Amino acid sequence: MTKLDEERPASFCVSAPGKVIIYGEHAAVFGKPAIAAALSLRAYLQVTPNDDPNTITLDFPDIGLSQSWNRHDLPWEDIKGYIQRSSSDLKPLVTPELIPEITDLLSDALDDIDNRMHYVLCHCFLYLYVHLCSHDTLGMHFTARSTLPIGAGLGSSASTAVCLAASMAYLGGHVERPVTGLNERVRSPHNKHHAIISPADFIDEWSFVGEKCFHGNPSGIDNAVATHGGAVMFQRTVSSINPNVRTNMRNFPPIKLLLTNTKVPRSTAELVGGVGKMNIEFPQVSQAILDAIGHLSNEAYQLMIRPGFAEEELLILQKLVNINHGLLVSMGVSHPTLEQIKVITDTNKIGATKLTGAGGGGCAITLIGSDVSEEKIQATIKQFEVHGFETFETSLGGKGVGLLHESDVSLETRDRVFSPEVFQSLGSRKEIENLAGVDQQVWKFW
Ligand SMILES: Nc1ncnc2c1ncn2[C@@H]1O[C@H](COP(=O)(O)OP(=O)(O)OP(=O)(O)O)[C@@H](O)[C@H]1O
Ligand SMILES: C[C@@](O)(CCO)CC(=O)[O-]
Ligand SMILES: [Mg+2]
Repeated sequence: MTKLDEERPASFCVSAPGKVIIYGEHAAVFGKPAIAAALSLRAYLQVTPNDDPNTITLDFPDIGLSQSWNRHDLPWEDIKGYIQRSSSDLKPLVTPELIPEITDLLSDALDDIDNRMHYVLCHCFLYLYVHLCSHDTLGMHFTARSTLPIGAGLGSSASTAVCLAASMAYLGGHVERPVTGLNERVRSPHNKHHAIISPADFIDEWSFVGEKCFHGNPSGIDNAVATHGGAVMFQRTVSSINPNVRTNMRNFPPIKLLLTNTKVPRSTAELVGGVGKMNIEFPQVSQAILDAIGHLSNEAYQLMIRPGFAEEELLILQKLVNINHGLLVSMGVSHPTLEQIKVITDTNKIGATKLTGAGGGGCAITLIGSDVSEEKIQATIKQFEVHGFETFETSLGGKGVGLLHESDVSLETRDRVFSPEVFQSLGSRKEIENLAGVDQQVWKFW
């Protein structure tokens, strides 16, 4: 082995799922409970060494972004004084708000970016990079692909933030490689009373910082699901002292969901901002709506965990879906196309529909009735297609953040799996899943 080979950092890929919020979006931002589950649609981030170890390269073809920096041009010295570190292990500490001085110091590196979406992504990348990596981290090539629709309510920002946080936490030496395979149970469950944070919680915390870069005031539910996977009842703690409450729902009931994308673009930041304004304009009205959503999430949770979940529970869950959508409409976050989906599913009597995620366009979910025939569902999907809507087939409750290390991939396929060019050129969702997934069994999960 030559000296160069020894110094060459290993290639790896990280991946995190999107999510579907079943009850409680928007109210989650104000500390009300919400229920969400991980999707099988995921974001993938390939990280490979650059030929020039001084260059950090980003390729995010889904949004048409190619960007690079010389690592020595980042303002490491000036930023150093603003980064807070744990006194015990010197790991960087998340702060309740983004540090404006750091954002300001990064502005030179972002100067030549005039596309808003590119700017937000690059700011998020650099903000995490200067905290989690260092001046000595060799320049890597970060290439991202997602099988999720972007900006459609399925948590594309959070799964991207989790991939960024996980890759940098690993590069920066803050977390070890995961060891748990796809079908294995976590070997050493983290002791909650132990002072040291688990790798998954470390990634969760830093991806929350990434979500803040994307949309200012996130609740943390999207990145929590993208990190930990499965299905959760989540409640943000509005005081900064207590941690958020995240209750895993291991026996998530076998509900059948139709996920339909209106393809109307919208921004979570703007929609969350709109609800914030309503809260200031009509505080009592707004509080009553948010409380009502919190109550219905609690009711739904009790039904979902009831042993012997059956028809009776499903019918109540459908009623709660309808109430939840009505309350979201009253908060001004629906869209005529989401109402069209609702009219079609109601007319065809296939189930109860609500918007999911931030709304304003994006996706709706339909909780399908147990007696609805497959023909009826297919006829409804055809009707959606006439309106230009797209329906996704996906399963709920998948794995959270995972890592595929080059040493886990056979030598014959390694060059292909870890080639940025090949990764960027992949066409279909299946191609992305198969190449990045290789054999799914090879991935390890934190
Ligand atoms: N594959 C990707 N490549 C680059 N940027 C991405 C990717 N996926 C998401 N993003 C970033 O996330 C932003 C969309 O986030 P936004 O929060 O508005 O929608 P969402 O996360 O898809 O929906 P919701 O927040 O309602 O679940 C994009 O504008 C982009 O900045
Ligand atoms: C609208 C919102 O509640 C969900 C977005 O997926 C925002 C958040 O909780 O961060
Ligand atoms: Mg988002």
